[in-house]
Amino acid sequence: MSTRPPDPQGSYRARLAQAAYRPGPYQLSDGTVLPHYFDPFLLTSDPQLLRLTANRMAALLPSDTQVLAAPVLAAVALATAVSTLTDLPVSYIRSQPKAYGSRRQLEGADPVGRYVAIIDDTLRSGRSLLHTAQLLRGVGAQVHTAVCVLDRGLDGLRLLAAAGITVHALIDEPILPQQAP
Ligand SMILES: O=P(O)(O)OC[C@H]1O[C@H](OP(=O)(O)OP(=O)(O)O)[C@H](O)[C@@H]1O
Ligand SMILES: O=C(O)c1cc(=O)[nH]c(=O)[nH]1
Repeated sequence: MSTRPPDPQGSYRARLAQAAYRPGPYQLSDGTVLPHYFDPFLLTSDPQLLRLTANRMAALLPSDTQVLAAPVLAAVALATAVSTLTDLPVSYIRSQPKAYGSRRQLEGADPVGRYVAIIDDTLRSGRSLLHTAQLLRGVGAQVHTAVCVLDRGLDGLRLLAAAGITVHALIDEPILPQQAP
């Protein structure tokens, strides 16, 4: 089950709707076209909204978290902002190993043998988070938690739960630009 901090006035939700919703069409990697969408880069490029978001994400982390993990791209800024509040180090996860230089897929903090919480912006099918969790588990990390900004209310929570991962989301559907005050 998803949990989130109290927000009686829905102020965070309204702020996010105002700042980070865009009219579509927006095509997803599976070909789905959204009529409107949440643009996480409008969140992470807004310092106040980023700080507000990072505070709320930090509050949802289990106390045994030792490392944050950030799949590219939008989650990198989110996780780094949470890191500055919690002093937790961050592992950055490329979509592919770098073809030169470090030749690494995982950069930054070493997740091996540590309790890792994945940070991400949007949960839809859950496939991206599951892929990230499998990569981390494959190198020996303990992954039981993810925290995202928006849960689209599709199958993501169920897919991750079946893999032993609890996803906490700051907000879920429905949320539309016209809901902003
Ligand atoms: O639950 P899912 O169906 O997997 O969808 C959600 C994922 O899709 C987006 O990633 P995208 O590849 O667009 O990444 P980016 O814009 O952050 O690079 C988003 O950042 C989530 O990671
Ligand atoms: O559902 C969305 O709004 C959404 C999904 C996604 O994969 N990426 C994005 O920027 N928005």
